[in-house]
Amino acid sequence: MSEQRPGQQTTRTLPRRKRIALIAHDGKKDELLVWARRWQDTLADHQLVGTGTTAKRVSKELGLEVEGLMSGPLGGDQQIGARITEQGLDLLIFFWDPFAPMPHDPDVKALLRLAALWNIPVACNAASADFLISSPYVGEAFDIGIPDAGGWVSARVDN
Ligand SMILES: O=C(CO)COP(=O)(O)O
Repeated sequence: MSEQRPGQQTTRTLPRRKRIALIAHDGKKDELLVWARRWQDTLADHQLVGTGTTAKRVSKELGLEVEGLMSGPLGGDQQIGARITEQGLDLLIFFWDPFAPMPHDPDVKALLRLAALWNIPVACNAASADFLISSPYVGEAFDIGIPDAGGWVSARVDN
């Protein structure tokens, strides 16, 4: 039996103006707001998207334009995951709460799995988000390796 993982990689170029997802669980929202305020000028140069409540708070309290998707418990994490799968997201800032089990934990796990699979840069707390957003690569086009989806399907059809 062939190994159940993509055997080939291809390249995707992250654009200069990044599509950045901002997500925080309730216990981490204030922390994300403090972080986003610190990096407000940098974030304003990029295209922001977020789960419903996080997006609304960031746009209301910081005046940044943020596309709001569904709230996380209503499917927002899965929408962000779909953007990743469609190569429509470039960075993920997700302050998930290590102290709070959620009814939608499977969605959170699914989102983090897709981010790992598609090689999306992810930050899960303020320190990692500082490192990520201050990278010189944030402001320029950058090539990442991703699974070759076409090759994966062909291999499964031809074998
Ligand atoms: O639950 C979330 C992520 O798992 C976040 O959703 P909200 O931004 O709507 O609170």
